[in-house]
Amino acid sequence: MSQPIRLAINGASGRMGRALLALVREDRRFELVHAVVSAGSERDGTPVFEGLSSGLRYAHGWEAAPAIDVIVDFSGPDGLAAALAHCRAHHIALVTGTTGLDAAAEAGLDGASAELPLLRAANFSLGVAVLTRLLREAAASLRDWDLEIVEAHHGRKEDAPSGTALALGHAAAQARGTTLAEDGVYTREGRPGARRSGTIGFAVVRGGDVVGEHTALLLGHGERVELSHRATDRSIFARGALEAAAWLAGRKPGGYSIDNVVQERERNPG
Ligand SMILES: NC(=O)C1=CN([C@@H]2O[C@H](COP(=O)(O)OP(=O)(O)OC[C@H]3O[C@@H](n4cnc5c(N)ncnc54)[C@H](OP(=O)(O)O)[C@@H]3O)[C@@H](O)[C@H]2O)C=CC1
Ligand SMILES: O=C(O)C1=N[C@H](C(=O)O)C[C@H](O)C1
Repeated sequence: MSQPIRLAINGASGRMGRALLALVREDRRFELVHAVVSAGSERDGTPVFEGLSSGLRYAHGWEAAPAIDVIVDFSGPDGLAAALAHCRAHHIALVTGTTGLDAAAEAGLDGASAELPLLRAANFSLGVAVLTRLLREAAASLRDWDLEIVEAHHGRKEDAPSGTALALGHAAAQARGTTLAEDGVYTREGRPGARRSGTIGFAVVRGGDVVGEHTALLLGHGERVELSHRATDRSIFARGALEAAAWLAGRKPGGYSIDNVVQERERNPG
């Protein structure tokens, strides 16, 4: 058997970090060599896997990191920036699912993809990959229908609209020959007036322990189409991110997406 992929997890103590650790522990494709938390995290320096002899402990940065093949990041804008700097310095492949980035951080990722293999996805679930394709087709076919995207997440989520909602909006806008910069509508309050035709509206729900729900509403006259996805278990994102990491390891530099992984799986099922 070939050597396992040397994996690091950034944001290892978070909701996604914990879901990743639960899978990696059993996954022989990977050897977990580094698990990063923020400076000041209560996990810093504590064992990653209680009761296992590996001895790996959470670390609060990259200074003492060993050799790594792929970093999987679900942290936040600051955590991602630090991981990206380490990837650039050591030519390490990066898989990131962090959302809510500003334009400068987006540009930094685009620039880095010229130097290293970098795979980004706002949503690592297979269902959302297929939903995006369906929405492209529906948005183009029902070009004159009003389009609204509604998302719901747990109350701890920090960014809005979700990365997935924005990615769905971008896909639909592109299918209609426009952009969200031109036609996205993110707030309605007071008397915003009648809906401008051709816009793409976003609505956000936050609360409880909702894992992630997205619905694209295509609203016609006397009829409507609703395309929905509901995630009920965070492990689907973690599994998708690990598939992406296994796919990305050893690839040439470039910007990749979850579609590359899904399409290859469709070409070579099993
Ligand atoms: N693409 C996808 O499929 C998905 C994307 N996401 C996205 O992933 C991100 C994380 O989500 P989630 O796990 O729910 O969030 P959490 O807040 O639960 O986890 C983030 C973790 O990152 C750690 N962290 C904070 N700053 C740093 C830093 N500078 N370096 C390293 N680690 C840091 C924090 O832990 P501590 O304070 O202990 O260090 C925290 O626990 C969000 O942007 C979310 O939108 C989430 C689910 C799916
Ligand atoms: O923060 C989350 O939880 C999630 N974030 C991603 C997003 O912003 O789209 C993906 C998923 O919906 C869960």
